[in-house]
Amino acid sequence: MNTKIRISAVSYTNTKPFLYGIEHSEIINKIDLSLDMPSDCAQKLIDNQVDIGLIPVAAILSLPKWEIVSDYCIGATGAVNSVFIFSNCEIKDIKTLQLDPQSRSSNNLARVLLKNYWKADYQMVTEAPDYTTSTDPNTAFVQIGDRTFGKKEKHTYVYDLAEEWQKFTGLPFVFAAWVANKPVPANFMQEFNKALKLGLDSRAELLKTLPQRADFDLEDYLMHKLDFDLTEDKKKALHLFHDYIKAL
Ligand SMILES: C=C(O[C@@H]1C=C(C(=O)O)C=C[C@H]1O)C(=O)O
Repeated sequence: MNTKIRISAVSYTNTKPFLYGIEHSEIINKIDLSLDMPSDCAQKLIDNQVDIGLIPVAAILSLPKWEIVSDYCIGATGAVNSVFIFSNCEIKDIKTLQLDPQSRSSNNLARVLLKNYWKADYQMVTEAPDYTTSTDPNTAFVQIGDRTFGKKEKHTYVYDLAEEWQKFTGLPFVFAAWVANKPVPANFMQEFNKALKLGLDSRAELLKTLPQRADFDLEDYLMHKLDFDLTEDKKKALHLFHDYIKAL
């Protein structure tokens, strides 16, 4: 009988500290781990294909039952450097926003900020054939994760969404949290969280194993831009974000 806890985690660099901790702990033998793009982490938890997911917090609103089971998350206090709107014009002048199909949180964050902070009047496109290339002068697109590395210098108008959220609300932001769709034994969660902490504490070791890139500062990203503690302020931000999404 397979009694392993099924877990879906994000397949991006931002999750590598957590994976390092899991792979260097006994817990690896007690779980079935899959790595997925964030939208699939969410869908697997919604469809009950997994018990725990590192899911975009926006997708929590699609779960009938949920519980945040970890004190760690994927968040940022100020700029995160991997969640952007890249635009062909000033953000308040956009007419079209193309969404990132791999995202749930950042697509919604872009919509929340465009409505409440930038007060822009625009159309949203979810299935643009190639959402990252448009020569239209009033089109912008959302992009998240490793695919944004090195792109900041390639676009004229660049908005870091965690930084813009902080300007708007004064709060940090949480993009993804470890969420369960059913009760999970407390001793398992304790052990899992210990593994996550080990990974965060081992980031210097992890960095030695990652290929360096000339166009992106991985060390700054993993040590400073990403902020993995699910603090009270981040929980406050999460609830506020949910309220804004419901009002869209
Ligand atoms: C900081 C990031 O956070 C993420 C953004 C997510 C989203 O927009 O739905 C989900 C998970 C995280 O990977 C990133 O991917 O760059």
